Amino acid sequence: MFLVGLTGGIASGKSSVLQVLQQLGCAVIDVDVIARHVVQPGYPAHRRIVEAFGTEVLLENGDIDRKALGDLIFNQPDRRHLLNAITHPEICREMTKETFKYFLRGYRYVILDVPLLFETKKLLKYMKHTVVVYCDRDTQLARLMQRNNLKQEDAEARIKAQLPLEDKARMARHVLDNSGEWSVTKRQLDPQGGKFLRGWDPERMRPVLSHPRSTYTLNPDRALPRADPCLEGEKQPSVSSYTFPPSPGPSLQEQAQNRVHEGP
Ligand SMILES: CC(C)(COP(=O)(O)OP(=O)(O)OC[C@H]1O[C@@H](n2cnc3c(N)ncnc32)[C@H](O)[C@@H]1O)[C@@H](O)C(=O)NCCC(=O)NCCS
Ligand SMILES: Nc1ncnc2c1ncn2[C@@H]1O[C@H](COP(=O)(O)OP(=O)(O)OP(=O)(O)O)[C@@H](O)[C@H]1O
Repeated sequence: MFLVGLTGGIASGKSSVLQVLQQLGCAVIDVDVIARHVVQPGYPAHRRIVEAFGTEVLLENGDIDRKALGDLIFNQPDRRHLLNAITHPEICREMTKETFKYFLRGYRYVILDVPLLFETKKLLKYMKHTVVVYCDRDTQLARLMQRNNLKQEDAEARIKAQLPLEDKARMARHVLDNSGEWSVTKRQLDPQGGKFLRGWDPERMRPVLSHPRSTYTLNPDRALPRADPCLEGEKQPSVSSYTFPPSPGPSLQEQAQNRVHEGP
């Protein structure tokens, strides 16, 4: 199995791109969704956030007040590092579980939207490809202010909390420019002729089963096809026509993204 690290700057368009990839049938994991999941009341990270930041970062119903916590951490690097130290190990554990679920379902590629991929660097060594969703600084600022209803100085603080997007674009293997109209970006993801990745064909990112042929020699009628683990390889039959392994149901990502995301 191969991992594709999708990253970018705040509000550069990662989630919008990820949603299209999901609609095309790719296995996707949005780390921001996981980050929201692991700080729910009752989870260890929730308790540790309250211990570290006090009850002023809680809403009346006990949920984390994301606006209040964001205002604190985006303006104070030491508090941001503290929040990262609390949440990142939990996020990483959950992300590994979600990736493994896709592995069990026969996917050869999983696309991970990791906003801080180049800041933390920890996951870089596991990525077969890295893709930066880029947009120019003015566009990023305008989209962030509009989406989050932020004043310019607050939006600038959020942008400054990350590496400059130009630097990330230099570090990535592929860059998807999302500075212009959404239709232009979407064209780059088109299954026919889109330039998202070299040899881009979402069909090849769909599941196949990879089992040694010998496992099934007792009953040749039930033999499963062997996987070709390469993007440029032959197309494989879909996993949906086989009964093993059983599907563990929709992933955390699928449940969350079906519920919340509406696209640009
Ligand atoms: C600070 C929080 C409460 C703000 O919540 P909010 O709902 O306003 O934003 P959301 O979670 O949707 O994040 C939006 C974007 O902010 C940026 N961002 C989030 N956390 C950080 C951080 N610690 N450092 C730099 N940028 C960050 C990312 O680009 C992310 O995509 C939240 O982002 C959080 O809990 N962050 C810590 C976990 C984390 O590092 N998440 C990023 C992915 S690992
Ligand atoms: N090409 C585009 N044209 C116009 N609006 C866009 C375009 N791409 C994204 N947007 C809008 O910009 C905002 C940011 O996009 P999106 O949420 O996908 O970014 P993101 O990188 O996932 O953000 P974050 O880092 O905060 O999670 C959203 O309101 C989205 O609808």
